[in-house]
Amino acid sequence: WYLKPRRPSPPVYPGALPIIGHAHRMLGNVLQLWQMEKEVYHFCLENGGIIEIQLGPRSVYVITDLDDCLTVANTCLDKPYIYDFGKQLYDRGLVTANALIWKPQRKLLNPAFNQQILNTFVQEYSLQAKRLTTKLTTEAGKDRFDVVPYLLKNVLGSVYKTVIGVKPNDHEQEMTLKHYAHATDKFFAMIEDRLFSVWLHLPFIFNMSYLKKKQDAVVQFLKSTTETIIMNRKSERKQTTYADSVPQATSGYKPILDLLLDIGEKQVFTDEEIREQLDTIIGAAYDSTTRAMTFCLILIGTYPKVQARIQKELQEIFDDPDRDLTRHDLPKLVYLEAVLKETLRLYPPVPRVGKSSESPVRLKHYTFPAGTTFVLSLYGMNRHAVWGADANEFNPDRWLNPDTLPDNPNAFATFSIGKRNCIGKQSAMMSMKTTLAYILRRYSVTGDIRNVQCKCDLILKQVSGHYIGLQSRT
Ligand code: HEM
Repeated sequence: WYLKPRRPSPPVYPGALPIIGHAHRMLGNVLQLWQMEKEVYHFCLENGGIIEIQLGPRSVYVITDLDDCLTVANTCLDKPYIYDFGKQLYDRGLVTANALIWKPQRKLLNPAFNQQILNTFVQEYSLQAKRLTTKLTTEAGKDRFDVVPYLLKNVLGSVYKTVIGVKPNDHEQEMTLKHYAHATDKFFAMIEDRLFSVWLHLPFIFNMSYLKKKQDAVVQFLKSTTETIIMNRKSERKQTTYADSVPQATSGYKPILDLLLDIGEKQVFTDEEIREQLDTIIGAAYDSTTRAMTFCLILIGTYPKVQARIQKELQEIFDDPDRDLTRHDLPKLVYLEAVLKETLRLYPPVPRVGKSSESPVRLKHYTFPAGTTFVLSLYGMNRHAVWGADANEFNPDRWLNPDTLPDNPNAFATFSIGKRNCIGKQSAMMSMKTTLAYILRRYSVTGDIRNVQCKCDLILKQVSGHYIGLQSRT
């Protein structure tokens, strides 16, 4: 046994203890946890691009090597057990579904996110962004403030309109959705609690816990809210023609709920599946987009020259300061897009994704058996050596010239890579560009990224707000 050749295995991250492995490193406050996670990713980058972490009896392989990440992303379409923590609400939704269920569902959902449909959403993104800039007047000229609640409301407004199709001035539904947003936050916080309490990973302990009781109540509320929305929408569709029932239809867009109900009428989706997909899309969209825009505003506030260039670009595109942004303006916002992408590269809202292998996986230097758990470090890929010596620096200019970008298209991994990447990537970019353009046309931003402390539960976020100040430009 001793002399038998062993299959080569990746280096183990230092600090593993007998029996518990690296589990003791998961103790500490949220700041320490993200710090330690970053250290793991940098260690991986410096030690061949794949390392082993031991969580009690389980081995998890962290990868930053771009080719190995792509192999895993395309061959391991299942998710590890940690994703099951969200299944009580999302179940067959795209993020948590197992590979067999995911494949046909993704095929059906792809058309709902095609460019033509997204183009019809821009008017709504514009409307929401305009409202946001008006609300921000109360903060202009004052000290630094917390922009997150403002952006959150803006993102939720856009998501609810484009995904569910909330009617204008439907205050009752708006209130319900406000409660829905709070409940989603609570649900995420509970998943986070379970994630960092290793003993609660065991279903039989979790099922007896107080956390499970609390989670049941929140999930019940979330499910019933979305079910009622779907039921009401279905009966509206029966009673009226589409154009009569959805006032926004005049602006030319059909909310994703209606697209799913169209598919459902062909008996492909059950109401429960539609509910799971809607809850998933809303959950996946709102915090990631909010936090990305917050990081972007802080960075713009930190670099006055970058801000001046954005404002020059905006002035050239919008000669009339009151003109509304249309979809034709979005491709012209070249520098703003470079700044946004550079923000997303350095501060990816989802810094890692988990993958689980259904069959043996052969990577460049190692082969793994079926059932292996991998973590693709999107944070690490975004700072890989292929980005050059300034990989850790904020340099939006790199996006303006293809020669200064890595040849490997998977080096920018913020929206994940491979077949199971983010379905909402385009809509996220379009809505964020629209919102940032409105804010920066009206305000100058001050901020300092060096003051920002980060934590990471499911999403990478600022620990607290009060990181930016706004001054009116008029
Ligand atoms: C800055 C904003 C966003 C970022 C950084 C982001 C990032 C990601 C990442 C990394 C994944 C893979 C997750 C995993 O495998 O665990 C993902 C999946 C997903 N995202 Fe996004 N996302 C963003 C915005 C959105 C928006 C706006 C929507 C919807 C409108 C959306 C819907 C989804 C869905 C449904 C999935 C699951 C895809 C699948 O497994 O087929 N995301 N996103």
